[in-house]
Amino acid sequence: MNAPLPFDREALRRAAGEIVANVTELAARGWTPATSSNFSRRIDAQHAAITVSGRDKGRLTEDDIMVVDLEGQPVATDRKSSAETLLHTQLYKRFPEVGCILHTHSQNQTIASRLFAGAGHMRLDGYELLKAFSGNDTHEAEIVVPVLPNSQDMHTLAAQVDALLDRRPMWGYLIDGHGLYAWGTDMAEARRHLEAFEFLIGCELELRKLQR
Ligand SMILES: CSCCC(=O)C(=O)COP(=O)(O)O
Ligand SMILES: [Zn+2]
Repeated sequence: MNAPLPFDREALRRAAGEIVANVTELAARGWTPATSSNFSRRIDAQHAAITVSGRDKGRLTEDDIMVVDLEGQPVATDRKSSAETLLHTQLYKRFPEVGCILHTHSQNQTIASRLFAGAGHMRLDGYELLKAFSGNDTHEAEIVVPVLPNSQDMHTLAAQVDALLDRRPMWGYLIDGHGLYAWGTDMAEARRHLEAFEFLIGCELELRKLQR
């Protein structure tokens, strides 16, 4: 008889279904080119459901979702989770309230990460859509989006994210030449944050073109 799983199968099934349904929509917007991007959903205090590494996100199925513990180790499978798993699990470990993490590679995100890499951040201020970010209720606010140098060493990237989080609360960050991480307490909030980042980053890029 197989040993019982250390997580609830029904919770995994629900999380996998939610990830596939939402990622299919995000892929249809062109935000997950060439097998890029990865997505996860907390399933309990010690486990998260996350996309398997290397999958085409426009053709994702529930079989492409696996479970990792919060140290980033696969659970009850020998499949390889996202290469960026540690960037997900570090947030689940640090913030018990975080329930969903979305990482995309849209063209806006990638271009802005290059443009603002030197400054180390980009500023979003004066927009009504800033109210899409939880905890903000006015356009008279400023959201600073950090831009981290890219690295293939996830421990290095995770340490830099932790240092940023020690300084200020945030709902997302950019990685230079790479893409955006956004998160929330659940899929709806994470998607709202992701869409607000994407739209406002696009506004800033367009404004720069018009101001030339
Ligand atoms: C082809 S994109 C390079 C990897 C990457 O940045 C990404 O977001 C997808 O990696 P994963 O291991 O999650 O497939
Ligand atoms: Zn990536």
